Amino acid sequence: MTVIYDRVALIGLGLIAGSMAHAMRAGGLAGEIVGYARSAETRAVARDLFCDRVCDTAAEAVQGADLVVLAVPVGAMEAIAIEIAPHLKPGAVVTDVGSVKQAVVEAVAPHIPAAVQFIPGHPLAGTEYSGPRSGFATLFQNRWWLLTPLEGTDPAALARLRSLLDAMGANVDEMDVARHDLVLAVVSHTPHLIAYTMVGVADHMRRVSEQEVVKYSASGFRDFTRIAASDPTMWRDVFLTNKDAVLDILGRFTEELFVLQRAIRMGDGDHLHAYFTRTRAIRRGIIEAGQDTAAPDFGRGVDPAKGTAGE
Ligand SMILES: NC(=O)C1=CN([C@@H]2O[C@H](COP(=O)(O)OP(=O)(O)OC[C@H]3O[C@@H](n4cnc5c(N)ncnc54)[C@H](O)[C@@H]3O)[C@@H](O)[C@H]2O)C=CC1
Ligand SMILES: O=C(O)C(=O)Cc1ccc(O)cc1
Repeated sequence: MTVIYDRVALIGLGLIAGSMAHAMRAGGLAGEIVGYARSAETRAVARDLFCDRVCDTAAEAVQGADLVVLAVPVGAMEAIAIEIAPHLKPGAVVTDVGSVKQAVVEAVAPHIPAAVQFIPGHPLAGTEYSGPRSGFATLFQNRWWLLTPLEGTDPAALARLRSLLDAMGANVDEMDVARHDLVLAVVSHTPHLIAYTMVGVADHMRRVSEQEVVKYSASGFRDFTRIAASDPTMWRDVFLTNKDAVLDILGRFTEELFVLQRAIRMGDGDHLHAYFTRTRAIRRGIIEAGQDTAAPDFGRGVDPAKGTAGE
C-alpha cells in the first residue's frame, strides 16, 4: 500500500475511470480520488461507488490534483482541456485514456500549460459496458497500457505514472503516436467496425428469416454482438478521429475479402486451406508469446492452437 499520487482527479466517470478508481483504492495508490461527470446522477453513483469527492465542474475537480485523468470520449477531450487548463496545479501530470492518440494530442497538448506534463495513454482493456456502474478493480490486470510520451516529457513524471499503471496490474509500454493509431486500427478499431457490420447484416436478415438468426446464433456471431454492443458515442469518435488509419486497413481488408470471395466462387479449396492455415499460425504465435489475455479478444472462445475449433 504505497500512495503514488496524493490527489487524483478523474474527468468522466465511466468504465475506465471507475475501474481506475477501484484499482487505486484496492492498492491504496491515491490519497484522494476526486471526480467530475456531466450528469448529477453519474456523480452520485461515482460518489457512492469509488470517488472520495465529486465536483460540479471539471475546473473545480482538477484543483490541487497531482494527476488528472481525462476519461471522456475522444471527441470531448478538447473542450475539457480548455476548461481545466487555467486550474491545473504546476507540476501536475495530465494523462488520458482515449482509444486514439494523434487526435487527442492535437486536441489537448496546445492547451496544457508549460508547468504541467501531458502524457497521453491508452489501456488496451475494456468491455462492452459503459457508465459508472460498469467499472471493476481487475480490468487492467495483465493488460497492455500504452503510453505515447511527447518530446520533452520529464522522465521522473513518466516514471511515476508508469509506477501507478504498473501497480494497477497493467503491462506498460511506450509507443510513437502515429504507430499507436495504425496498430490499434488493425487490432481493435477495424475489427470493431467489422463486428458492427456483421451484426447489421444479421439484423437485416432477421427481418427476412424472423427469429432464426437470434435463436441459432453460434458463438462467432455472439462475440460480434458483444463487441457491437459497445458505446456508440465512444466508437463514433474513434472512427471520426482515426479516419486515415482505419480507411487504410479497411481498404486492405476489402481487397483480401474479394480474394477469398473469388476463391469460394471458383471452388479453390487449396487457396482457402492455405489462407486459414496461415491465420491459425498467427493465433498460435499470440498464445506462445503469452499475449492471449493482454490483447483484445475477438476470438471464438475455442483455442485452435490447443484443440478443435469446430462447433
Ligand atoms: N470502453 C472501453 O472498452 C475502452 C475505452 N477507452 C477510452 O476511454 C475513454 C472513456 O471510455 P469509457 O470509460 O468506456 O466510457 P463511458 O461511457 O463508460 O464513460 C465516459 C464518461 O465521459 C462522460 N462524457 C461523455 N461525453 C462527454 C462530454 N461531451 N463532455 C464531458 N463528459 C462526457 C460520460 O458522462 C461518462 O462519465 C474513451 O476515450 C474511450 O475511447 C479506452 C480503452 C477501452
Ligand atoms: O471489449 C473488447 O473486446 C475490447 O476490444 C475492449 C477495448 C475497447 C477499446 C479500446 O480502446 C481498448 C479495448
